[in-house]
Amino acid sequence: MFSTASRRIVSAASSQTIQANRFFGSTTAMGRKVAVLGAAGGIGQPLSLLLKLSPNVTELACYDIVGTPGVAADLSHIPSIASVTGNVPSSGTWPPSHDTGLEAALTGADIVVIPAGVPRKPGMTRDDLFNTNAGIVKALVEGCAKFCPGAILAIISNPVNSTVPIAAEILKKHGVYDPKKLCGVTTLDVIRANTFVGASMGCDPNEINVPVIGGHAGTTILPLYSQVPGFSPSDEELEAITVRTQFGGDEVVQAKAGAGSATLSMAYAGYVFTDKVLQAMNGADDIVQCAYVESSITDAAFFSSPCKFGPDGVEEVLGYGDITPYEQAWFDKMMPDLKGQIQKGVDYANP
Ligand SMILES: NC(=O)c1ccc[n+]([C@@H]2O[C@H](COP(=O)([O-])OP(=O)(O)OC[C@H]3O[C@@H](n4cnc5c(N)ncnc54)[C@H](O)[C@@H]3O)[C@@H](O)[C@H]2O)c1
Ligand SMILES: O=C(O)C[C@H](O)C(=O)O
Repeated sequence: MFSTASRRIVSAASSQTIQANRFFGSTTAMGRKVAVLGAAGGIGQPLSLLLKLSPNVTELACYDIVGTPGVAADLSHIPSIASVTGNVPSSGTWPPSHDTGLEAALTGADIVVIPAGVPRKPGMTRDDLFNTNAGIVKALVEGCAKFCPGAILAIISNPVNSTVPIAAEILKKHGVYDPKKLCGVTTLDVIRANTFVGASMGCDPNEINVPVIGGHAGTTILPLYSQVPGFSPSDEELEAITVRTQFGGDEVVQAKAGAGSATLSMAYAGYVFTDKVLQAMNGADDIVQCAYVESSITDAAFFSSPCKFGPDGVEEVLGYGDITPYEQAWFDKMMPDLKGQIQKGVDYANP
């Protein structure tokens, strides 16, 4: 009796898992652990849901200062191959270098995705989050340096232009910095750009891939619409779609009217980014996506551009090709701001 019932449950679960896999892609799972830090938050919960459904994740560790036991219990009832754990700081441990909850979440992780931190309210810039989020990212990356020094880190916490340089400096201090394994997630800018072009051209946005270069804040976001085959906007339309891409985050912040910033689209973007990194780790040799990484293709130390991913993370930082005089004007405007925001992160980590 018992074994028959078990078999029925397993078989029902398998068929639902296969359906989920059809929807989300079909790379074979190879024993990959992903940790989400900030997993009980607005981004963290839907991101954890999507990662739970990924056929490329076999272990999902949800860590937050509150709430993750509930998030993990809830996710654990979804029939997919990933096991789930909910982790909170062990009592009285802050900063987290002695946090056994963080240690459990991070030990053995292949990828750590970090959406921990406060979001914007209307009227704020991402840089206004610096004072709170810099400390959160610093402490969590110290935990990564100690508990999973070989993992790929995907930083979502804003201001990304500064939090990624902070993370690099912290990893350097611990002697474990590998530029191939540290990325700021700018995928939301790419999916916004693809969505806006798809709507303008009347085609499937999933067929579009707009390179978005620079950073992730206002005018440091530079979508290269000239590189989209068949897209020929008027000057007015180009200006409108460029500015809308740069300030897409503000559009959501204003619509949420004090209740935070983009969470659902960011969760999707974070899932797309992470799953592509996993596919490359598992041997896919055609994974190219934009990421904000240490870079020598401009005179900014960190820059988002198309990157080729491989088994160890960023295999090659690719160039961004020819840009038009219109795009060059935005580029020239962006660089002083981007470099200043990078330096702010470096200075924070080296007081
Ligand atoms: N890179 C991007 O494109 C992008 C897009 C959207 C939002 N963001 C940023 O992501 C961050 C999170 O946004 P949100 O809407 O999910 O916020 P949120 O407030 O809903 O969730 C943040 C979570 O982080 C947790 N947290 C705080 N300190 C922590 C710590 N030390 N360790 C672990 N967890 C901790 C909180 O408990 C909370 O659950 C913000 O900084 C936001 O600006 C970035
Ligand atoms: O706008 C924000 O503050 C959140 C995020 O960076 C976004 O682009 O939506």
